[in-house]
Amino acid sequence: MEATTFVLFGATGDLAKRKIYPALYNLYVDQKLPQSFSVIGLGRRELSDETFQANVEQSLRMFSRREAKDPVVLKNFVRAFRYSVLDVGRKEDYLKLLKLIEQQEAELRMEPNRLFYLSVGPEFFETIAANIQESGLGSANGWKRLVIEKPFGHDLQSARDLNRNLSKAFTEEEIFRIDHYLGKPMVQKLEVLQQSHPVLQALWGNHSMANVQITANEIVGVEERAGYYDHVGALRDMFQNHMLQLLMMLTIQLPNNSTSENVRFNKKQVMDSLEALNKEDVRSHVVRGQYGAGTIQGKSVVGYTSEPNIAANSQNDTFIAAKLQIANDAWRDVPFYIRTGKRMKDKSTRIVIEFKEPFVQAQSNDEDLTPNLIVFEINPNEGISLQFNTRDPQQQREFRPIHIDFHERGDNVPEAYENLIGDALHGDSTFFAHWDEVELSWQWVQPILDAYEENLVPLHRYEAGTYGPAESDELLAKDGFHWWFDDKPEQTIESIKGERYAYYTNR
Ligand SMILES: NC(=O)C1=CN([C@@H]2O[C@H](COP(=O)(O)OP(=O)(O)OC[C@H]3O[C@@H](n4cnc5c(N)ncnc54)[C@H](OP(=O)(O)O)[C@@H]3O)[C@@H](O)[C@H]2O)C=CC1
Ligand SMILES: O=C1O[C@H](COP(=O)(O)O)[C@@H](O)[C@H](O)[C@H]1O
Repeated sequence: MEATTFVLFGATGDLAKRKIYPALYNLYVDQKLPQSFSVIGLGRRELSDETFQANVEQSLRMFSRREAKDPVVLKNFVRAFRYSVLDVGRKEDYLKLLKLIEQQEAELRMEPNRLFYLSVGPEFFETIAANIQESGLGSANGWKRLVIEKPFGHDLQSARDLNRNLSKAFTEEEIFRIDHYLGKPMVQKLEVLQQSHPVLQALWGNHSMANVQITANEIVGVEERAGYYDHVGALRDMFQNHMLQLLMMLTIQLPNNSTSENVRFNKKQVMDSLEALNKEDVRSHVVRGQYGAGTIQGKSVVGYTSEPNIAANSQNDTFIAAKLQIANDAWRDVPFYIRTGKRMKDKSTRIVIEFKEPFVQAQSNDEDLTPNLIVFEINPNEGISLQFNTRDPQQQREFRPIHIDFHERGDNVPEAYENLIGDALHGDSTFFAHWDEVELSWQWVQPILDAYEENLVPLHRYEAGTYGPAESDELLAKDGFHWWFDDKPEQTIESIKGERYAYYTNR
């Protein structure tokens, strides 16, 4: 891998400590970092290199999935870390940074390849990009890349403005927009599975699927993020980015050995085919919710408007469920139900595909017959389960479900940030959010934002510790479906009556 200087804006922040340093450390231990690699951390706080290195070590002890105990390994790792004070608006700080980088590159005989990682608030993105450009930080003889955290805009117009301004300093190929759901191992497998698995290939699409359900339930509430979350809500925080990315990754149709370009092109096609909503249609396709007080896993929790720093009359959404349709040959007539919410009964991110009833089942008298399903478990556990009905060998006419589970052994799975940072270092943008799809996502979401703003969609209160408002169930019931694995929390795919086959892979 090419020599790289990793320039981290926001090096003293929460994301750096919890995700970025552990990811870099795990890549280092797995020998996936370039041979010549240096990190320059930036922030307003005055820190010596030694204190910065000690802070990095501390964050590894707290947050790395690998034990960070071996003092020799740790020392070798943090040796690559330097710190420089930089206030994003102070131009002289960028010149000082340029000097430090050039000095490091000369000392280590590194090519001037620079990756700028913006782990700072979105209000700084444009200023930093412009200052990188003006100071000459990005005009060396090597490559430059910009890794940018969410949120990418607040609505369609602000996203377009942000993109236009970033484009003055970086080309689209140089911009890596992080959506950490795209780094999750199971999400990355969706692409490969479709291309390489003949059974899945044969089943993929509207000829056999009855509906698709994409869920991201969270137990946590607003946490300490009131200032951010109360202006954003579930629609902007989760739906516009993570949930629509899951939809795209599931429904793209790729040629064998697809490239990053194929992925980008096909995701755009999916978004282009998504049936647009008018502001007036939103009410019949979208359920907006906000959590009230309740009990989760035996603990009482307060309602959203009683959370610290949330206004008592806040109308912010903490839950959304929506029905979407893709008007192309592969997916026409398959409803996609997507939901995400805070303070739900359990933490579960999963995709459930429910198949149409085959003829043989329609003839069966067994009322307990369960539909055939494929379940992609994304979080907290990862795995794929197939539930297929088969004849019971002892009771000739009866059907019963069998389950086939493929589970990854949990201890050695890379985290989303490891995958994504590794890809950015390689210059591979397959699992990043490209501008076309970001713009089309905002375009699709904009009528919902408008309808919320004009109060055209009721805000349903739901009790914390449930699966959201009853209206979310009605959204599916209207079409004759129900959310899988709700109501009967004990009814996971593992516990439904039937034989079960489990395969574990260590790939
Ligand atoms: N934390 C998380 O889990 C997630 C965060 N994100 C996104 O990542 C980004 C960073 O979040 P997070 O780490 O939580 O934020 P924090 O508030 O914890 O950290 C912000 C960082 O920005 C630096 N900073 C603030 N103002 C300036 C300034 N004027 N000049 C230079 N540096 C400045 C701070 O350093 P100092 O105070 O030393 O100046 C600090 O290092 C945000 O865009 C957030 O939305 C995205 C997903 C998850
Ligand atoms: O981006 C975000 O994601 C988290 C949920 O991520 P997960 O990996 O735990 O599913 C969410 O809590 C947060 O509000 C949002 O900003």
